[in-house]
Amino acid sequence: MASSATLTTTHLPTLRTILDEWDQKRLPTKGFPVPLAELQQAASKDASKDVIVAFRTRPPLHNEAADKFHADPDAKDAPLDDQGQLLPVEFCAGVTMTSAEPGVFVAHVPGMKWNGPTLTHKTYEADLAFGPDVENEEVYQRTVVVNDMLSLAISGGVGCILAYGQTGSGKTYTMESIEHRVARDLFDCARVAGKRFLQAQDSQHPSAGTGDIFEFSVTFLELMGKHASDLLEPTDEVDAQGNPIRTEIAVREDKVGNVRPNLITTSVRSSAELEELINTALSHRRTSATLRNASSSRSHALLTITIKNTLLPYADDGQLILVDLAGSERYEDSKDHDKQRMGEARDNNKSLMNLKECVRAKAKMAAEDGFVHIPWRANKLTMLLKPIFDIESRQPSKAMIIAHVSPHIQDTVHSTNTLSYAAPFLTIPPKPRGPMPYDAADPRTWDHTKTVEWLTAKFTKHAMKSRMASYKAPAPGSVDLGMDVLKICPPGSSAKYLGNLYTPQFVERCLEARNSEALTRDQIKFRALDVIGNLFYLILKAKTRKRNEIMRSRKTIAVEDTYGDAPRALDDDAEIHEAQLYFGAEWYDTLHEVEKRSKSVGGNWREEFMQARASLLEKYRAHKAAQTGNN
Ligand SMILES: Nc1ncnc2c1ncn2[C@@H]1O[C@H](COP(=O)(O)OP(=O)(O)OP(=O)(O)O)[C@@H](O)[C@H]1O
Repeated sequence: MASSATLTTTHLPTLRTILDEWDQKRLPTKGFPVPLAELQQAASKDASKDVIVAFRTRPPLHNEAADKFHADPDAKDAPLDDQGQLLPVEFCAGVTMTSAEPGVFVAHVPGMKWNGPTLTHKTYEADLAFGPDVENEEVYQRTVVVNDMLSLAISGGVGCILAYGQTGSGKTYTMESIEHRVARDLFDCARVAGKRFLQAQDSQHPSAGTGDIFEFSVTFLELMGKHASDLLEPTDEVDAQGNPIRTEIAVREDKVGNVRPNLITTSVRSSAELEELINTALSHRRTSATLRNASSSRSHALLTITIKNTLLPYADDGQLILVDLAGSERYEDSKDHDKQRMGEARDNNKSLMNLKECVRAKAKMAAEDGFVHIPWRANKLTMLLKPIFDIESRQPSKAMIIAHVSPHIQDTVHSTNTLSYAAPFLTIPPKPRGPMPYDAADPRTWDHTKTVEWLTAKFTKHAMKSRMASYKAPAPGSVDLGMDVLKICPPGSSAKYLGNLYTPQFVERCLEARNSEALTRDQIKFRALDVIGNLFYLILKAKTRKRNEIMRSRKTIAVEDTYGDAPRALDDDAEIHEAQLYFGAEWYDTLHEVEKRSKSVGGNWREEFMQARASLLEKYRAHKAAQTGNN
């Protein structure tokens, strides 16, 4: 039987006509509201978004359509020339970008009815969309730069960029370009931040002129199926398929809950050194032939740059995690793989599904400012991304996912799969609500007066401790704090705002608020770190108290309250993951339709949803059984 890509190719002339008609009727494409040249001057982005979603499609490559897709020569309407030979296949678009920001892609899904081929146009939304003509530099500027990902990592936060998509859709092309540009800009950005910090400290530090106060180290991990290895480990050994053999690296939580695989950690001191390291690691990345792309990447590659502020040795290190995900494959693509490769594809797809649950939960949590369980322990990939998923982490974090789709109409089914994977991450910023009711144990509810009181008490405690150490009887109130608390928390500000500052920003503020020689700058730094640590701790405790309440009553909580509209997050079952991949967008569309219809007539939507899911699963089992029978 001809595959759907072959069928699509056979009917290309008709599909192209339908597409042209649609194209003529649609509204003109909306470009970016701010041109690239003016981006630097534009107001910075809404910093409240924790998850940013972008779509990207690439141009068709030279002769790609002709080489990759073939019509069915036996079909009665096969496109033939005068000699009866099949005509070479020409490119036909499978996706159209209709708006750049907010991003909108329309996927053109071919179908077949009794009276001939049809085309359905499905719309998907994201924060940003990049069409085939957009250069890598613009993608980098509008994603990494505009969203301040480098500053976030330099300030002790965690920034994570993920490239997702079908094999051959352009993930590596995007990710490598981002890695090289990060190498180009990171050190300049750090020097600017370092100089600012030293200015606040007003010190005679030897680095005052250069701002060189950060240390950078790099690791590069590859996760292939369940097997993690170190891409920086040199090796000459290869297996039967010619793949390099590297030591297996354990991925697990240590006693204090950190996930720190034992990888080669290389210090880098300049753009050139970072660039060289990236090139070495990339050349080590394994590839293997699949049906889609002769040199496709079968693994997730995680480049982690850790940034230490040497003047704040107790503060958390910042991290930038750049992830080139393995190609998402549908069952059809992996059926020619050997057993080992099939297993890897299954594990990769499972990890991608788990990643989806985690990103979606993170996006939902940020949008609602409440607690949502993030199942990051379920998989090695998400364990490695713990810093962005662990709600107990004190570090601010941001995740960006760039979903890539092929430009060809023959790949539209894959494309809808990819777009419906990423589109649910798009969240609307939280609706403005009234202030949270006052809770003495939750700093997020404190007003300015209460915050100043608390800060004064904390700094007084420190001052009294050091006076006691020098045998001078302290009297609260008469203690010189060495800094002006109202400068740390000026009118209009409150603990909630301070809790959103990066640790170095809070320390900078305290250094600027110094108003007497009674304290050295190092003493201020130490106290500031302790006080902001205390504040973060109280906020975290307040958040986790809410979590514990939810966890305790979990049995009575409908799943949709914590995960979204439908009970999909409990899909830990491997078979369901496989079925989701097999059906692609159809899985979500069908279930969404059932839910919508049932809700509109006041039915028991949960029951109907589960029934619909069970019947999809049955269909998948039948398909699998048929495949096994055929083999
Ligand atoms: N925006 C683009 N402009 C021009 N060429 C591109 C673009 N994106 C990708 N390509 C080209 O398309 C081909 C496939 O891209 P790439 O290897 O990045 O895909 P991939 O999604 O990483 O695939 P895999 O999962 O197999 O690694 C490459 O030859 C790449 O150079």
